[in-house]
Amino acid sequence: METPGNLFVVAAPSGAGKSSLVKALLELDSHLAVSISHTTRTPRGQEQQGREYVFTDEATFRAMIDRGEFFEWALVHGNLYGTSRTAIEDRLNRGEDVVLEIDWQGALQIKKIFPYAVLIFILPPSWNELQQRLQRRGEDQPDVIAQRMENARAEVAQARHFDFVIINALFETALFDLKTVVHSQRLKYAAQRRNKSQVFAALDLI
Ligand SMILES: Nc1ncnc2c1ncn2[C@@H]1O[C@H](COP(=O)(O)OP(=O)(O)OP(=O)(O)O)[C@@H](O)[C@H]1O
Ligand SMILES: Nc1nc2c(ncn2[C@@H]2O[C@H](COP(=O)(O)O)[C@@H](O)[C@H]2O)c(=O)[nH]1
Repeated sequence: METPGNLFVVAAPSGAGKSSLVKALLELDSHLAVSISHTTRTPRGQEQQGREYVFTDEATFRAMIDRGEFFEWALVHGNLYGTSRTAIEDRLNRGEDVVLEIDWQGALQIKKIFPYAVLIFILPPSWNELQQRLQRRGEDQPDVIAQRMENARAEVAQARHFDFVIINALFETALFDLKTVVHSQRLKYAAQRRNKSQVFAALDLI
C-alpha cells in the first residue's frame, strides 16, 4: 500500500490570517492541496460554491453527519463546518500532502483519527490588530466581528494543544515559519519511514 501523505492542520482565531498564509503557501508549494470544507454559513462577497467552501443547508449537513461522511465537524461562530471524507481521503491515500484550514475543535478531532497530523496554530500579534484585520477585511458585520473577537479568547487558549505556534505579525516572516514547519515535518516523516527517495524528494519540495 502507498505510504499516506502528510496532513497539516492550520487553525487560528478568525482574522489572524490563516487563509492568507495557506493561500500564499499553496502558491509556493505544488505538492500541497487544501481541503475544501462544507459549511452552513452563507457565502461572502467573492466566495464561490466549491472553491472556498461547499455551501450547504443545515438539513443536508446534518444528514451527512448521520451518514458518517465527515472526518470532523464543529459548530463555529454559530455555523456548522466540516471536513468530508471525500475531501482528503483519496489524496492522502495516493501519498499526497493535504492542508486543512479548520478550527481548534476540528483540529483535535483530526489528531485523534490521524495521530501523525501536524497541528499548527496561528496567533495574531495582538487583540487590537486582530480586530483591525477583521474590520479591514470588510466582509463581516460589526455584530459578527464582535462575536468572533469574543470567541477568539477561548480559541487562543487552545494553542497549547498544537504542535507548532506561529505569530503572524509580519506576513512574510509568518509565511517563512509556516514553510519551514511543513518542510521539516516532511523530512522528519520521510526519515522515520526510512524512505530514502522521499527524503531526497522532500529536499526539493519547497
Ligand atoms: N501579517 C498580516 N499583516 C496584516 N494583515 C494581514 C496579515 N495577515 C493577514 N492579514 C489580513 O487580515 C485579514 C484576515 O486574514 P484572513 O482572511 O487570512 O484570516 P483568517 O484567519 O483566514 O480568518 P477566517 O477564519 O475568518 O477565515 C485579511 O484582510 C488579510 O489580508
Ligand atoms: N472544524 C472545522 N472548522 C472549520 C472548517 N472550515 C472552516 N473552519 C473554521 O471556521 C471558522 C470560520 O471560518 P469563516 O470562513 O466563516 O471565517 C474558521 O476558524 C475556520 O478555520 C471545517 O471544515 N471544520
